[in-house]
Amino acid sequence: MNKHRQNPFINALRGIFETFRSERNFKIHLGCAALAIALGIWTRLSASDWRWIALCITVVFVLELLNTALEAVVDLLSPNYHPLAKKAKDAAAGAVLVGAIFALIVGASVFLPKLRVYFFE
Ligand SMILES: Nc1ncnc2c1ncn2[C@@H]1O[C@H](COP(=O)(O)OP(=O)(O)OP(=O)(O)O)[C@@H](O)[C@H]1O
Repeated sequence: MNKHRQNPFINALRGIFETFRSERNFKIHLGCAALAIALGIWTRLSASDWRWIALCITVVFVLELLNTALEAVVDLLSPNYHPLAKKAKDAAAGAVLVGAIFALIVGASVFLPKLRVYFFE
């Protein structure tokens, strides 16, 4: 296939779609993002809170895509067990976990006060 004829934008969209199709965690994170957006609309978030939620969603998706890319490269280069392959995959999974914890903390600090007012006051 002629590399120069490929549209980089289409390739990028294919990468996102393929990751969604093959990675269970990506689907879970997409579900969480949809829930956060629905909650944000329902609780009428301020513009500044929306920026925090958008940052969290973006960070988690970007890390998940990079993790998937790294996993594919490691599988290509090291189909058999290798301690360096383990180190690379574990570190990439750790990056996703750090991003997800960040998103959880920010999400809780944005939504919990609003939900408390709605349900208990
Ligand atoms: N080639 C390898 N050599 C050594 N350890 C590996 C190798 N491949 C995977 N592992 C270990 O198995 C774990 C799971 O790897 P796997 O490729 O199944 O990713 P995963 O957990 O399915 O990630 P995800 O759910 O994001 O797809 C890695 O974190 C790593 O500890």
